[in-house]
Amino acid sequence: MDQASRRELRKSLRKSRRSLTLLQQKQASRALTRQLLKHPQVIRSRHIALYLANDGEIDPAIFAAEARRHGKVCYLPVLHPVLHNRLWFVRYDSEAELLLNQFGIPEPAIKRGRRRSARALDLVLLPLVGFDAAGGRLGMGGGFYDRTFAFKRAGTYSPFLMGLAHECQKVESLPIASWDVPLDGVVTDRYSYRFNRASASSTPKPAVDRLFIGRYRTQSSARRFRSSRSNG
Ligand SMILES: Nc1nc2c(c(=O)[nH]1)N(C=O)[C@@H](CNc1ccc(C(=O)N[C@@H](CCC(=O)O)C(=O)O)cc1)CN2
Ligand SMILES: Nc1ncnc2c1ncn2[C@@H]1O[C@H](COP(=O)(O)OP(=O)(O)OP(=O)(O)O)[C@@H](O)[C@H]1O
Repeated sequence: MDQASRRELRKSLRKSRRSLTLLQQKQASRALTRQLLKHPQVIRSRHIALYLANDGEIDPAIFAAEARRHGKVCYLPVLHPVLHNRLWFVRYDSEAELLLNQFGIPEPAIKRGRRRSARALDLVLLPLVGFDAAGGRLGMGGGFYDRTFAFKRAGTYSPFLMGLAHECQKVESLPIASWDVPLDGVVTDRYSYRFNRASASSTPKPAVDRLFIGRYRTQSSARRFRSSRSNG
């Protein structure tokens, strides 16, 4: 896929997520929250990055409130003031002072002691424009997440990169660029998808090797996880 068709695809997917009604957005956000709260990767994570929904993105706000009630610490991406197209993560709680960034998206003011490095997050919930069955992600086109999490290509398991999307953002297949950091999973309003650990290999693998494991029953794995924790 060339740059022009990538742009076209981005445009049409953005349009379809923006065309969801307010009611559909609210229902999607509630359904997403239910999926996330029973997800084993969410249950085991304490430091979680998410985002403030923009441009029809599925909204993790209800989840954020629930997560805090469960003792999780939430963070928001902040455009790095110096490093080109990179993100910082700043704590998102009732004390966060929000300012608009250059794209008109609110982000917390950078304050000492409220930042957490990308490597020290347990789970990152990424906004996306499109995703495919191999963990490929099409974003807004700035390469912010790819640059910030480029260290994952060298074989780190953490943080877990989980894309959030409306089911209508799933596409057949996306081309992989050398800089792309594959997602470890995607959660939509309907399903949880999990991809294999190609990102743990030291050399990026072609799409065919990124085996699609598919939908899985988060309920039972969540139960397993809880019982294995209480046993140990
Ligand atoms: N909610 C949310 N927050 C996020 C992201 C995101 O995708 N969603 N980002 C993920 O990377 C970063 C910001 N990246 C963005 C990149 C482009 C545009 C955007 O609207 N571009 C306009 C034109 C931009 C301009 O005015 O210069 C456009 O394409 O229409 C928005 C966010 C960090 N925060
Ligand atoms: N690790 C990196 N090092 C250098 N350049 C990079 C890196 N990652 C991405 N880029 C550059 O960023 C540009 C945008 O990348 P891409 O179209 O994949 O963004 P995206 O994943 O859709 O956006 P985002 O992550 O911001 O939502 C590309 O042209 C690429 O050259």
